[in-house]
Amino acid sequence: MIFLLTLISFFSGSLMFSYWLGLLKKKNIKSVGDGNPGAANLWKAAGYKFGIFGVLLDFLKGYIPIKLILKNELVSDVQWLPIALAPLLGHAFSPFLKFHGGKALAVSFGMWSALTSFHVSFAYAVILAIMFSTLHVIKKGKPISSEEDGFQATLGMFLLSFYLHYRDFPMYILAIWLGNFLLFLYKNRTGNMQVIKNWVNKRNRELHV
Ligand SMILES: O=P(O)(O)OC[C@H](O)CO
Repeated sequence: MIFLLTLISFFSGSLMFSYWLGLLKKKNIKSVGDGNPGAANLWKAAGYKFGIFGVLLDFLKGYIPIKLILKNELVSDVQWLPIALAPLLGHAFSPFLKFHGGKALAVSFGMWSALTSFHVSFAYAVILAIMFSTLHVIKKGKPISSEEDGFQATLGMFLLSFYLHYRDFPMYILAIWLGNFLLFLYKNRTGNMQVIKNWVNKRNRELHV
């Protein structure tokens, strides 16, 4: 039963809606921006209407399977670990894209929204909004790169752990968080290293002026 539900959730996550919506507009979003087959590049390639639709569908493919399983009380506590992470892994390693999927931000929001009735996804959104505004001020309005976006998503996910701990979320939720965090670390590894390298170089230049 757990295996079947994990498989269904994985399949749902593996549906690459943003990528397919791009193809509808004759755009390959894997060759746009940072090449991530997610809604941000769909937005860039096909405009805001397609972008919003992409965000919504990528959100729902995480939300719907988890909500249905939760509603029907099919699993409990620790059994949630593989099932909740499955849509994220489906998006990140989609068989429809030869296992080269996306960064799994939108689908993570969907999964957390269903699993915790929007509680955790709202907290994560607040953390990201604070980080985004802070970075905007630091960069004095200059555009934020996709590497910085990915770095914020990873750091924001890390900071979310303090909130989960503070609000006494159960162990299985912390385990799901850990899986989500490790996935973000992996999927953003190149961009994160680039952001850290740029920051260290900038600090060195400032120290030697
Ligand atoms: O993480 P993805 O693949 O859902 O894509 C996320 C959006 O493009 C926003 O960065």
